[in-house]
Amino acid sequence: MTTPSSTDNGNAPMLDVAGLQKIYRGEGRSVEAVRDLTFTLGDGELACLVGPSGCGKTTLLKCIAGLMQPTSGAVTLAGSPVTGPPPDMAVVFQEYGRSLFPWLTVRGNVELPLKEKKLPKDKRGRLVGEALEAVGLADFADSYPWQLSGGMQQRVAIARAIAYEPRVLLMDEPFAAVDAQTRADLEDLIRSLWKRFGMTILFVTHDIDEAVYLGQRVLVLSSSPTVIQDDITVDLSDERDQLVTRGERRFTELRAKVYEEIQNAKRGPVAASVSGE
Ligand SMILES: Nc1ncnc2c1ncn2[C@@H]1O[C@H](COP(=O)(O)OP(=O)(O)OP(=O)(O)O)[C@@H](O)[C@H]1O
Repeated sequence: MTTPSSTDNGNAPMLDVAGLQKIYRGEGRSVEAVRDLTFTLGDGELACLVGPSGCGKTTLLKCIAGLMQPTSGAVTLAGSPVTGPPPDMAVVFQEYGRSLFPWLTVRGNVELPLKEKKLPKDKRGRLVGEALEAVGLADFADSYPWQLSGGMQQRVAIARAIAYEPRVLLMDEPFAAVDAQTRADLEDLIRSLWKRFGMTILFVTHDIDEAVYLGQRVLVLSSSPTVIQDDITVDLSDERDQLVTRGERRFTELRAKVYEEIQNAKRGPVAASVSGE
């Protein structure tokens, strides 16, 4: 699959984050979580975002998803400014347990955003069927989320995002709460869905190995107030395999480079910018 970036095809990027800043203001106190953060993602790119704990990953993702207003700067999706949750974007969160409705079946959960999008019934049925088949849950459409394992529930959340046919998929540490084997399976699922549907993916993770295994690029964030510390191209083969890829010398080199950058980020100029007002 070819995944041209904005820089090499000359077109407008799919996602453009320009000079983003977010300051949380409270009583007599303000916290600058994100500072002058800029990057772009080309159409169909899969990039991972890593950074030290508490550096501002979730804040950044919420601003990109239109769930939070930045203090300054702009987010643009396919040329249109993001001022609220855009119709072309879907988000998968870590807490699958809380993001699924227990009183709805698997089918009902996946279909709900499509009803909100006011799609006709036959189209909804087709999209739900395809998405459940793509994540291997076609036989569980009539089950309830609480009847499924954690990994299966997260696959329902992924199916719901895919059925929505997003151009951009944001994922906020989606596999942090599942066991290692399930996590590996879900990583391969994401890569296969990305190849099949060609959406642009921004995947936030704490896990350096996961970032290198999944991404075409790894964006390393500095400590809070966060900026892009480094943008590392993952020059591994497009065909990834949990055993073969992770055993390659280049994989180890890239992992070491990302690790080193995160250590540098932790030693950054400020741990957190907190000021009295
Ligand atoms: N609602 C809020 N009000 C004030 N400060 C906040 C708020 N939410 C986050 N912060 C601060 O902003 C900074 C970034 O937080 P954020 O949750 O975005 O980081 P993170 O990288 O997602 O964290 P983690 O690694 O724990 O997932 C932190 O200093 C945090 O304390």
